[in-house]
Amino acid sequence: MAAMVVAALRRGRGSCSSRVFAQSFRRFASTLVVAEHEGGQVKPSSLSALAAAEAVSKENKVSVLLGGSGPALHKAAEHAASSHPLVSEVLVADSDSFAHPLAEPWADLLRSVQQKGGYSHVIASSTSFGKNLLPRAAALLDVSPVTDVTAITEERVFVRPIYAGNALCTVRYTGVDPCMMSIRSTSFSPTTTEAMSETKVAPITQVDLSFLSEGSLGKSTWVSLTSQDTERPDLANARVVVTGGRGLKSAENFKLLEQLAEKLGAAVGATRAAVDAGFVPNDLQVGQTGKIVAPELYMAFGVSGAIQHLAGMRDSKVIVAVNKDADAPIFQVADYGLVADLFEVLEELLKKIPDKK
Ligand SMILES: Cc1cc2nc3c(=O)[nH]c(=O)nc-3n(C[C@H](O)[C@H](O)[C@H](O)COP(=O)(O)OP(=O)(O)OC[C@H]3O[C@@H](n4cnc5c(N)ncnc54)[C@H](O)[C@@H]3O)c2cc1C
Repeated sequence: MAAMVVAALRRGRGSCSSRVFAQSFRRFASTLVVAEHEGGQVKPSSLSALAAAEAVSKENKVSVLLGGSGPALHKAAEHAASSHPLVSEVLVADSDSFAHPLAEPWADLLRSVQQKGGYSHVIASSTSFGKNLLPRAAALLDVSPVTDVTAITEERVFVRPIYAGNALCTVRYTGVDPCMMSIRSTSFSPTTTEAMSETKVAPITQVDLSFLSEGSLGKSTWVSLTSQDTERPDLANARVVVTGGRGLKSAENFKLLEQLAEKLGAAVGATRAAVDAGFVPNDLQVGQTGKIVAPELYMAFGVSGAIQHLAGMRDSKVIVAVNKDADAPIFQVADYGLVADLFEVLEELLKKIPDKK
């Protein structure tokens, strides 16, 4: 992969000398991790953001920000308090205003917490929520965020993909604090529970919400959440993903992939062409404008391998592709390729793979 060095993002306000002065007196990094939670647990993508905070500095003082309301929030706060050895405090914003991932109130919250805490770094995961929140909060704080970070080489030097993942760019952040970034969770492995010391539990503090006003809610309102009632793993974190492309030909045929996913304990993914054709909803889309995945096994059926699709799955550990066109670009990234009719292959796989117990 080509590597490029790109310096100078956005110069902060104030003179260069005052910036150098301020930074030379900051001995340790202090990071605010904006965490998401579900069912009383910090989401795996946010645990990856904690791993990224460790990559910023082993001596990083990490605060975790959680928002929402009710018992699930407090359970998640307890989980966060013992989720990583570097976590020094958990900040809880207990209000219905943060119960849903609406960027407006969350950006206000982030600004307020940053202004009080003076963190050197703010990290969120590149989820739909993180991608929505970070630029808005960065604008309020008058800094430029660095997005989709895949590696951290120094406290302010990051690697991120460009040109739909075809090149990696090394970026030095030269702006004022905070250095805000979104990270690709597939690039930072969360700390395992075994690696955690049992005694380390960070204190939990309530955030002062006096900054909240009617204006904080902005123009957006929460309507509803539609989610599929399925036992299958979340696409972004699944160990195995089976993806279908336009070659599946219909929503009905996608059910074959769902049966395979059921047997393998896998998540189902799709190309944009399959989503646009109405075969599956768009939250299954993998790629540049969909989800970024890096499972241990990625199986692609009837997927041509367009550059925008590869951008979302090329980091998978093992890639298997089935396509009837031997020249399909997907075979250039596949570890195992089968030139065959996908329907014949699926039928055989469904027959031979036993049901999951
Ligand atoms: C700005 C932008 C962003 C985009 N973002 C994304 C994105 O996030 N994700 C994404 O996926 N795409 C994205 N796209 C679209 C992308 O360019 C491709 O159009 C899309 O990925 C193609 O999907 P496909 O492989 O399913 O369809 P096709 O390219 O039509 O390929 C279908 C494949 O199925 C094979 N096939 C057909 N029948 C069979 C059969 N019976 N057995 C075996 N093989 C069969 C064919 O040989 C063919 O290779 C984006 C495009 C743009 C411009």
